[in-house]
Amino acid sequence: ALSGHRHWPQAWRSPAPKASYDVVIIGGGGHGLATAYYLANQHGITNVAVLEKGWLGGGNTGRNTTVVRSNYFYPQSTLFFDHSLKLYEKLALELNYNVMLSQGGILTLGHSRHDMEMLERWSNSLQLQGVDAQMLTTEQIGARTPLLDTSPAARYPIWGGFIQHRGGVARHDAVAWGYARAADAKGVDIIQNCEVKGIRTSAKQVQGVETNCGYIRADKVAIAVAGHTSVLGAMAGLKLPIVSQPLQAMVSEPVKPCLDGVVLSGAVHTYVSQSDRGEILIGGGADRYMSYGQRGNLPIVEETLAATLHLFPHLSRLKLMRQWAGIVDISPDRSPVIGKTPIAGLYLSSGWGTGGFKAIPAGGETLAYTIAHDRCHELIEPFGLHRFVTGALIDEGAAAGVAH
Ligand SMILES: Cc1cc2nc3c(=O)[nH]c(=O)nc-3n(C[C@H](O)[C@H](O)[C@H](O)COP(=O)(O)OP(=O)(O)OC[C@H]3O[C@@H](n4cnc5c(N)ncnc54)[C@H](O)[C@@H]3O)c2cc1C
Ligand SMILES: CSCC(=O)[O-]
Repeated sequence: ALSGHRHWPQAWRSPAPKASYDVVIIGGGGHGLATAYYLANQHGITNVAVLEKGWLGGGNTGRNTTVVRSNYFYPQSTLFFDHSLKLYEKLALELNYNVMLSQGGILTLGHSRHDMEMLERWSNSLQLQGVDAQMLTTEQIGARTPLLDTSPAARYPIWGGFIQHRGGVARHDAVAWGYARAADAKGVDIIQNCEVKGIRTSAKQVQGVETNCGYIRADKVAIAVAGHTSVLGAMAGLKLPIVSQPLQAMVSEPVKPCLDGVVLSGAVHTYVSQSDRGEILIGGGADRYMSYGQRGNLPIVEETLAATLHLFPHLSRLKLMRQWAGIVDISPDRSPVIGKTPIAGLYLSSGWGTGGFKAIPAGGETLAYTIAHDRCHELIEPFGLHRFVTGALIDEGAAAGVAH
């Protein structure tokens, strides 16, 4: 320290992969890392490897707009996502890592009588499930978020909205790094730059994975690769009901604090918050074509910014600083696809689409339970692959916040 050279303790080891593990998790994003952490912490299973082809959090977990909430519509979803939000509320303590949870509320706007009827129905459904939700008038919204144009002359007049006060944002990198450091401390091997190239099975039982670091044997393997779910599923001979599309986000130049919480308009198609660094963080709908490119296209940027300025005309003079995209794994009913697969010992965490960051704690905890017991955790039982056979879909497209 005297020489000015500070030695930062390595947050996690970078071991070479062993020849075999009890569990191999493919994907070093939030879901893979959380699953590894809960396997070690709640089930004492530590002979685990997380294999990440790039760097930790380099996928959607490090690219998202950080919204955490549980205001879904169906009880199965609300139960799961509210459990996740409750885990988020204790996460910094659990991981001894500041995940910078900021529950400034998530406000969903209504722009017509029909919008308001649907929002009232949605808000009532949440209250019946014991989840906080409150209808707000235009005046209350104007008082709470003065940056919004609440005048009746607005292009999309705000008729009111509903807020989940416990909703908000968390620091995405910190969630990945917090779980990585805690899992590593429990003995989990986190191996970056290790790409899985094949999944070996025999008689419908998983045997191990081929990687660019060699073959690794394991009787239990979990796929947690978001936008690459179909690619990994195909390696095991599975055709999964997942479509991969780019989802973009963008930030403005930083400005003084002017927006608390998250404002979302499904009708106008944007959701806006302000990062801790002062940038206005904006998200919108997914690009309308399948792609593995983490870029996205200009039309969505134009549409999303136009929608944002209808709601926040004062932002029109800001400069856009950065735009990026991730590859989201979208399921037919916009609900997760998580749990066991038709191959013994092969598990799946996918279908998180545009909204899996808020699900990381509960997704990891429930998948870890499912792997440890080889029995589906009750919270994720409704979200198994079987629903595409039975037809018992859980359509949360409307609660996804933005079209995709
Ligand atoms: C722009 C954008 C905004 C979003 N906003 C929100 C939001 O506000 N709130 C919310 O709840 N959700 C949001 N999401 C969704 C959320 O980010 C994701 O659902 C979530 O992060 C998925 O986590 P994951 O661990 O499954 O995937 P990822 O974080 O993508 O991790 C998967 C990892 O698997 C690795 N991988 C892939 N193939 C291989 C292979 N063959 N071998 C080894 N590793 C491999 C990848 O490199 C990647 O690191 C957003 C997503 C995007 C893109
Ligand atoms: C509105 S997109 C991110 C989310 O699901 O909260």
